[in-house]
Amino acid sequence: MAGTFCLRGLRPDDAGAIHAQVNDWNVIRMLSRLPFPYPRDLAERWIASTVQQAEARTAYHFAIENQAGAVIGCIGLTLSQTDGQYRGSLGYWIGREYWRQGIATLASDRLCSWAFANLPVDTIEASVAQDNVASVAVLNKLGFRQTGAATQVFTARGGNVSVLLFSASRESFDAAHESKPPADADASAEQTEEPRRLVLVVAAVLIDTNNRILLARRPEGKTLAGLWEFPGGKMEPGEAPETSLIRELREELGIDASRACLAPFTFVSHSYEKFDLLMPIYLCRQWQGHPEGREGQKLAWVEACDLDQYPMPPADIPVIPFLRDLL
Ligand SMILES: Nc1nc2c([nH]c(=O)n2[C@@H]2O[C@H](COP(=O)(O)OP(=O)(O)OP(=O)(O)O)[C@@H](O)[C@H]2O)c(=O)[nH]1
Repeated sequence: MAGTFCLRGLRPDDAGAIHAQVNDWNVIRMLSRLPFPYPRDLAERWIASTVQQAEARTAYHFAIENQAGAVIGCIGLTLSQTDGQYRGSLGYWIGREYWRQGIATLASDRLCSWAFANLPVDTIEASVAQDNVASVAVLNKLGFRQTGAATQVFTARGGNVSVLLFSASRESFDAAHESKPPADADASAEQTEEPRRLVLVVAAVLIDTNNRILLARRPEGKTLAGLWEFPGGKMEPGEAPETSLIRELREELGIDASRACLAPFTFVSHSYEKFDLLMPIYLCRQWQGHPEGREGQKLAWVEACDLDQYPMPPADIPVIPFLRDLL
């Protein structure tokens, strides 16, 4: 069992624990850039560099700490941007004593969820030595898919090693989480084909006196976390769309809108992997109160011409030109 652990920033006094665990042939042979033997001062310099990278927002490295306060591994994500596409590159190691407890899966899951929700990242990649069967299994479980193969210099092994290249999009990561069977699922239950669901969601384009639109960023833990959407939510059975929207705006943003201020604008219809979304969208220029993210979501007031700088759920993209025309 993996037990409880946390991810935290690296500290200079972690150098001893890191050195002791990485300076192990079985760990280091799976890491491409590290020499063997691994000198202690390299751990110190690496820790210092992780602090600088986090300040520059180019990479985020964490110590994996167990319940007893011991560092049992490290995990990190390095960011890059090409052609407007943001990518993260995932890397980790776990001390040999802590292998086969599911820690790499849990830590990678935690880091990827956080990254998709909070960093400008649309895709996370990883390259794994072909003989690193455990890491291949970790990535497959988390919704990564193999995209190719290459060779890479592994310093400790003294030359080129065949590696497998993996990549996860926000959608494949979400889908892997949604398809997990419940813990008490009856394995012997007859397999039945699930019918497609129609999900009714109602949303508002809130427009302020400067003609800016309010977007809310889907928080970590939700599907499509990190994407910017119009405030709103699922309609409950028997609820009128306007009633749902008034309720959602109060719950999510702490504002009061009246029925008379909700003007039907358009709707979106989109087929997601697991369901069909039908979403009426209302315009609203008047409400009581000051919108704040009551569910931990970040908010942004955005000019219509800047909407494409905020990654949105695919269902929302066709609405952008209508808003540009309107505002
Ligand atoms: N509120 C809102 N939801 C949207 C927008 N675009 C879009 O695809 N959706 C989808 O509509 C659903 C909204 O459900 P919700 O807001 O009640 O979200 P939720 O907490 O139930 O999310 P979850 O069921 O994915 O965890 C989500 O699947 C979301 O991805 C949008 O602009 N606003």
